Amino acid sequence: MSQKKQLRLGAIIQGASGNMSAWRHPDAVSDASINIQFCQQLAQRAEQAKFDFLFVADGLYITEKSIPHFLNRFEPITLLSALSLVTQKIGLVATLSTSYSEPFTVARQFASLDHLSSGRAGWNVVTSPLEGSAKNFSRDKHPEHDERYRIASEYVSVVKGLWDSWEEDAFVRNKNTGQFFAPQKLHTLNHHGKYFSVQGPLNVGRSPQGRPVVFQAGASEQGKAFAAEAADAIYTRQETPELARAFRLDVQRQLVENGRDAEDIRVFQGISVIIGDSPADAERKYQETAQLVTLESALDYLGRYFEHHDFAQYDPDAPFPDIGDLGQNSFRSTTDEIKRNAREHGLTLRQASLEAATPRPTFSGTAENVADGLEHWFTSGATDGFIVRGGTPTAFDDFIDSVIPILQARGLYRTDYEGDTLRGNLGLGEPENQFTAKGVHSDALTV
Ligand SMILES: Cc1cc2nc3c(=O)[nH]c(=O)nc-3n(C[C@H](O)[C@H](O)[C@H](O)COP(=O)(O)O)c2cc1C
Repeated sequence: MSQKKQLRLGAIIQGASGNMSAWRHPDAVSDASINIQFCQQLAQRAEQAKFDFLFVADGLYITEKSIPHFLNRFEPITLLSALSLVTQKIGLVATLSTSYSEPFTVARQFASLDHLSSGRAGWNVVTSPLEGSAKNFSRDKHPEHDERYRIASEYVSVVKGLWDSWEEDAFVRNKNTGQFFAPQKLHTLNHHGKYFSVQGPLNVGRSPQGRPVVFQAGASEQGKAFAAEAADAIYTRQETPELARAFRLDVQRQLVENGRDAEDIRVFQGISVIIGDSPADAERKYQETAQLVTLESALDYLGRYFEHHDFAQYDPDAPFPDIGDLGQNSFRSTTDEIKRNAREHGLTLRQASLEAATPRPTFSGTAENVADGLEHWFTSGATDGFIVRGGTPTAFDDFIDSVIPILQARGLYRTDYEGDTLRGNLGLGEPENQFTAKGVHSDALTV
């Protein structure tokens, strides 16, 4: 009997979970974003529940108005390196920006994480939306939105080239002959492009997955095109299953245009969940967490998407203000959506800011209701899986305890890991080394 196609799950590690003020909730661990015991417990619970991966988002610029979680948090690779030692099977996906880093360092970091974790590393490639990031990296100017994607495209191809520096069995370490590596299995990239010049080779051997899994987060047309060219997985957010399905089909179409297979990519919808004994109980939990957010903090939250624009200067009960193109060079897909939603629904600034800062969970109600929703999105082809965030500080635990068993009983979710690597569990093939694929052999490094 053939097995039913199964959905895949990632777990976000993001502070106390819930909204920006959820750290104030009586059940919240208020220092969760810098508390390694908290992160370890979450990671181990997610692994017991057979999640495909942990996912850590990131940002490179804060002001005193940034949300509390952003003010004091672990750097993703450092956190996941620590968690690699207290978990065995779950994937470890770290966000790292191509606008403010160097390909050689990043190739090294992810190859190292892949070795440390025996093949569980993933890189969520982002281009950094916030203009202020430039000020933290000795730059005069934040690269413009479309250019950031051009940089990202060259950047990721360089990283992949570096990951192919050594063939899998290059290090022979023969004590008798004194031969440490096989010279014909070493490949030097010699990249000279528009944005980067990188000679290589990388000083880390081929990692267990061949190449760590490349995720992409960014939903604009440029973001999608970049994903179709370079990514193994996408982290995105769409409002409805219809929009999500159209998004996924569009990405798959572009994959095929690029000579890839439509099945070469996994699309994940970022969702939040709240589970109650009844829909009314779930609503009560939502309200309890939502009322922790003040109008002032909601306006700051909204402002961050629009280059830290000061929304407190407007009448909160007037219609959402006309702010022109603000946001186009930062979180473009998100700011377009906020503006469209405010316009179409005639929202006041107060309504728009609270809606952004206290978003209703994508799925809420009883565990059965939530499982039904996930099943509908999955079986209608809207998504390959979900990256789950608790809509309250305890909602992630509720999800594991009550929703996962339903999905398993319906045959929609695994009861054990199929493979040992993140690629294996996501059903992604192991990439061929580009040098061996081309039959290229280079000389040994002499220094
Ligand atoms: C679902 C989603 C998650 C994102 N996560 C991050 C993140 O963790 N860190 C970051 O710097 N940017 C993040 N971004 C921003 C993008 O990488 C990108 O810089 C910005 O959104 C502009 O790209 P877009 O217009 O293609 O969405 C995210 C974007 C989306 C849509």
